[in-house]
Amino acid sequence: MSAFVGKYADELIKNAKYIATPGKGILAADESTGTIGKRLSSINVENIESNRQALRELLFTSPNALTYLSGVILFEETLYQKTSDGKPFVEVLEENNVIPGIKVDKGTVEIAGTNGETTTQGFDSLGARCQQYYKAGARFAKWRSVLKIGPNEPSELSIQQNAHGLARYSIICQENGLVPIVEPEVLTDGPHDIQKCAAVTETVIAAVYKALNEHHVLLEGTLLKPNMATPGSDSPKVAAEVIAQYTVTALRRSVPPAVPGIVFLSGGQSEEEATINLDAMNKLDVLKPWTLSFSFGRALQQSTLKTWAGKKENVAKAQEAFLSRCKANSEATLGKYGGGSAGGLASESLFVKGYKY
Ligand SMILES: O=P(O)(O)OC[C@H]1O[C@](O)(COP(=O)(O)O)[C@@H](O)[C@@H]1O
Repeated sequence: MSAFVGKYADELIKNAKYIATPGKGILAADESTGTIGKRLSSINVENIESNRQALRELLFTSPNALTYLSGVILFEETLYQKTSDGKPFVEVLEENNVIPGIKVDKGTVEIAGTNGETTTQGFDSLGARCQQYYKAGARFAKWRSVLKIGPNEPSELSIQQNAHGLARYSIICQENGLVPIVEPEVLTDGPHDIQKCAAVTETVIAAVYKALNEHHVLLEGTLLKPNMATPGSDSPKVAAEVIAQYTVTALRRSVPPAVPGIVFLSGGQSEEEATINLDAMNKLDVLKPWTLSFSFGRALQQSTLKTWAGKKENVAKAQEAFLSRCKANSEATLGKYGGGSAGGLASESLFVKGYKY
């Protein structure tokens, strides 16, 4: 079994390596129209295209913030949008050495006969869509699989379905020049302890890499976007050092060193929590053959969103909040975050029980 080597191999390896540059990470601004609607309604802003454009413009034109980013994940609508001065967002990102990425999945559907487990859709004309996105400037993609912890979950069926879905998506991306971000998210909902979350995360990721191998995916041209190992949402919290220990152990046991970078999702953690946990992982004194960085959605945008509140006069202040989170997370990728960049807003938990994206 050898990995796929197509015409894009060198480019895939180069771009994946660049995105994993220590000190930089990814802004996940790829909320689908439904998900962004929930974010906007939390600040009483209507979910219409001009408001979605305004939020994305605020983020992408934030002074200095882009120096801490190597990639931004976009939703299809945003890939083709422009600033109010008429400059394509893709150009704004490229000028700042930030690689544009694109969400290519089409959300989840329930797997029949399971206790609410899901598989991810989006294979219809995926290759053709990847080609179009490449032409529009995208160089990486994202596909999110969701698994849950329950008395009998995740089931073997859901682990296998999601692993093979991620592998099939990955190879289609690579055939069309996009670095696939492989995202098997184990949800935090439940009363389980951190040991359980770490064990499930390790098993799920191991199955994902077995499937990537079977589908001939070139690992050097991929990135992994996992959850951190944490106690379930109905269990007492533990220290960042404990989260770091369990998470890095699970990853060391399951992620091959050929993968250049692991970029965490924030999964409802507060902005400050997510940064401190990432920092603790990078402070751990064990061999980590990949960069450990961020691909946060909520944990990069929450205080920015609240500060903005949909008002033009708040844009500059909101951009300061965004800069401060980008800088804090950049420091955390180097294990050099001292803490304290958080105002009250950044410490608010973003977890919503049974949250449907
Ligand atoms: O269901 P959607 O709209 O794809 O949104 C899922 C969101 O979850 C993420 O994968 C991770 O985001 P968080 O860091 O907020 O958990 C984002 O990239 C994405 O915007």
